[in-house]
Amino acid sequence: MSDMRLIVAGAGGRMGRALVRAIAESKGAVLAGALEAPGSDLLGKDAGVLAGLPANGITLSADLWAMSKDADGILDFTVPAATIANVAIAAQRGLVHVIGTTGLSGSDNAVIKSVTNRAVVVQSGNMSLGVNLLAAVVRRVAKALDQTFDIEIVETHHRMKVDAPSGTALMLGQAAASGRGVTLDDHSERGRDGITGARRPGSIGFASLRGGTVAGDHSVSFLGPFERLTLSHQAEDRMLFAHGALKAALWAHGKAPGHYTMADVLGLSDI
Ligand SMILES: NC(=O)C1=CN([C@@H]2O[C@H](COP(=O)(O)OP(=O)(O)OC[C@H]3O[C@@H](n4cnc5c(N)ncnc54)[C@H](OP(=O)(O)O)[C@@H]3O)[C@@H](O)[C@H]2O)C=CC1
Ligand SMILES: O=C(O)C1=N[C@H](C(=O)O)C[C@H](O)C1
Repeated sequence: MSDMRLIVAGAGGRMGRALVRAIAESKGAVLAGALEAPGSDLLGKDAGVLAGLPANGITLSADLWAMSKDADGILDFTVPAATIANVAIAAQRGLVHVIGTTGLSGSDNAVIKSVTNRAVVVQSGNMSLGVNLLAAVVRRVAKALDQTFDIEIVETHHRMKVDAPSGTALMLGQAAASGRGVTLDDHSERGRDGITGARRPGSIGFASLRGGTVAGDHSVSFLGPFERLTLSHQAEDRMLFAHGALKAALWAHGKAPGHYTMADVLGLSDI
């Protein structure tokens, strides 16, 4: 089979540059295009050079329709508005769309789901093996413990992160809620400040720390009577997410239309 031809969206961003490097150092995929925001100062620059590699002749462009003519997939770690704009083009072109962008609203997610009867989408708030395993374990632990155990999720990220709670924290919250047989929307407690009153029984709390260069730390604590259990994950480098995204694209190439997650890619859906 010939190499999968991949477009990197947000190619000038932190994840975009990591993705360009991941493609260059892996087998089975080649860089077919580099998308950046209209008006960006980086348009016309070489994607390889931006990623700290030798020039590869793929220059950043804002025209996804043109660059996707012969492509097979798009790795999309951008911002919600860009991801939603890319969804329609990716579906029309028949591209595998790997979505790592976080901070998406409920209606954004509905738009993504709406194309999956005809398009292949792999979407996850975290592309690492460790976090997806952690989510499976959190679901099991939440199922085993009753509401005398309070669930609190803490995440720490670099100072440039713009959304909170992180996509991963929300994913872990969903896993805990699903283990408990409740919906996260009805039970999440975010951003405590001031006279909050006592903790609402059964709620799932979130706290976000921002600073430095942290690639992504997450912990889920179950705090019960006279004991507490904490499960945690630390990402040491964002290349972890880039290699996960690439793995997702290669896995999804040739799959039937549908909305897949990283748990599907990693074979963790039944855990
Ligand atoms: N699922 C996962 O495993 C992971 C997910 N993420 C998520 O990925 C996203 C990106 O993170 P990060 O790389 O750190 O952020 P950056 O801000 O470094 O990168 C985002 C890039 O997208 C570009 N962009 C904005 N609008 C468009 C557009 N219309 N078309 C193409 N490109 C556009 C930005 O350009 P400009 O700066 O000019 O606006 C920027 O270069 C975040 O949502 C983050 O949470 C990150 C790591 C792992
Ligand atoms: O913005 C980041 O950097 C990250 N974002 C993702 C998230 O919101 O969970 C994944 C990872 O933690 C890094």
